[in-house]
Amino acid sequence: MFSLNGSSFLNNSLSGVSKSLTQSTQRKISAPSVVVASVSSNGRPADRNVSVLMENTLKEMRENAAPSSSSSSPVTEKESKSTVGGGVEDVYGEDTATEDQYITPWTVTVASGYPLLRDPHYNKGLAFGEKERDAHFLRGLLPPVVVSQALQVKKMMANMRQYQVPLQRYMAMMDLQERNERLFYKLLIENVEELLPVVYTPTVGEACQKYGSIFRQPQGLFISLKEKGRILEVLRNWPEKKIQVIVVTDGERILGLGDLGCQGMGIPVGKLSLYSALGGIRPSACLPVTIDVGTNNEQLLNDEFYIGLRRRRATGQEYAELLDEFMTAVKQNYGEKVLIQFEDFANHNAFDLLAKYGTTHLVFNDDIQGTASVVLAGLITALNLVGGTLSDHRFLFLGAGEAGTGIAELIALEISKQTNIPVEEARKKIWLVDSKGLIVKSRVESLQHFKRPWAHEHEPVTTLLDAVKTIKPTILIGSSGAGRTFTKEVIEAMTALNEKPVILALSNPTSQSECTAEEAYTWSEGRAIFASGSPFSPVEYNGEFYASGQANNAYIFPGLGLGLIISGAIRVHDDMLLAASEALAEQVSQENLDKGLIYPPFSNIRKISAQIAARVAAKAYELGLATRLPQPENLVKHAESCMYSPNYRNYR
Ligand SMILES: O=C([O-])CC(=O)C(=O)O
Ligand SMILES: [Mg+2]
Repeated sequence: MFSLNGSSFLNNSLSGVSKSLTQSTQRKISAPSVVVASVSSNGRPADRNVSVLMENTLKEMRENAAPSSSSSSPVTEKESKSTVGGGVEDVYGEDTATEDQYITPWTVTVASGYPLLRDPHYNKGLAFGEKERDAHFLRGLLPPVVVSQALQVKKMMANMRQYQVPLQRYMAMMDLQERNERLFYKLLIENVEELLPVVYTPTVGEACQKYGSIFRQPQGLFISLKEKGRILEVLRNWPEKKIQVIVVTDGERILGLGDLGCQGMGIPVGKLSLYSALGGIRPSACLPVTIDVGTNNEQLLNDEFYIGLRRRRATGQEYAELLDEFMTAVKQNYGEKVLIQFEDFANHNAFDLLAKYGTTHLVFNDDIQGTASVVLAGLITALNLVGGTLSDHRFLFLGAGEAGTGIAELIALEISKQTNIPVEEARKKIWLVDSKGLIVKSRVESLQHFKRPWAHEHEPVTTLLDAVKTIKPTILIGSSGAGRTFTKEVIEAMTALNEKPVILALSNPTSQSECTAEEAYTWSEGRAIFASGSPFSPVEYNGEFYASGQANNAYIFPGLGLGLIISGAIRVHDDMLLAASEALAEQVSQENLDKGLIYPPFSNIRKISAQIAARVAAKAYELGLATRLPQPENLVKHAESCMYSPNYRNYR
């Protein structure tokens, strides 16, 4: 809650207000704060506007108390509006205003009492202690019992498990986040394996598809073409000023679900809650952004509940100008060191945006680079099970978009480093199949630029199955966004070629996974080393249980972000992604490997994130890209000490 402790501004300009407040509430108020609801949705007004708005507010109070017929009318439609104001003893003048008059939606409150229960940053619900209830005017607003945060977690988890429908669980989690932020993060951190599929893939995919219907509160900034020329102003409307991480999408390629327009907002919101829960970035330092340039999704354009611009997507200059204004405004408002994560942009923009802003801003693309880093980590680990070095293997991808080419490039980079061969040579061990078949030299003219490095000499091959048979890969990676494309024949062919075929079905959510865990284990007769982007439960095959890992960038971006922030990095470098991969791979224990797992369990993720952060930060210092000097001696300890804790604080 915005608080102006003992300020003379408050005493001077608000004496009238506090007097009426004191009269109306019949209690002593020690530290009132002012909230002008038109400035802030959560009660934290932007300082710059407070005095102006308060002046206007006080003026309106006076005017509204004696409505004047001469005030100009905002009503233009021919609607029957009452011109009679209501409200007996309407101290604040909100009801005596007629429907024809403008008013500022304002409230006057104290930094305690009822509004405290309504402020998600500070609310503790039944966990407010006896002294706090006295000191903060909470008596009577809560039932007598005082409970611990642990008991609240237990109760919320029990409630959560009652819901059978995943989307209900998602909505219950969002409600909690809007009601009691610390409890939300406590729940998520302590039950990460159970709740990740709720706030993240796969459920977040369905939430985005239905976002128009379930939208309740803004959880991030919507920047549409309507805001062109005013993006800096829009950024300043966000209540938090010290932003460290922005996740931004334009909604064109949400997971493997395609164009969901403005409703893609669920993705930045979900990613940033993972930044806090998994990577320990303060929630108030995180800003989800959705850029709305329209949608080409006909179903959404015809959906009466759609929340975005009802127009087809802007492209070319119109698109580039809006993005450029956004990127410039972000740097201007938050400085050089704010991290911007591009998320779920379509291929045709993703690569260009990364190339354009990679040299001027602290940016990375999660789908290209985050996914690459997590997959490389899984492959480094898988070598313990299948033998050989990276360069001994042959890689085949289904899908040659952001994830496919991003992973391929990072593998090539690592092979090149390990073997001292040029990266161009290393690329030859890697083959990609797109919707038109194997990417080969003869297709080079018609290929998008990001696919060209992968066009090797070969006869044309049109199907994945034929590609498997001719390329004879040891590792098969699905990054196509197209579900059930690793057919029985494909997996059987991989199994015929390899003692232990490595099969990664990366596409999200579960409906778009190239195959299920059950299919992978059954069709490979239990021999596959399998991981997937969205989680699968353990599978029983021939009386044995097979647990699979989750090859999802959620292992990487929270730790990567933390490492960039604690070092004050100003650019993201590929070597940081390699460092993150190595750090993650090192966290896989022999016990995990014995179970066929190529990723560590998510239950240890905060420790893992600290390791990744330390390695990334060390790389930033080594490359001269860090600005927080001197370099801390023990970076792991330092990373851990910087992490947000969701435990309640005591209020004086
Ligand atoms: O969000 C996820 O689960 C992973 C990801 O970036 C994507 O699929 O686009
Ligand atoms: Mg993504």
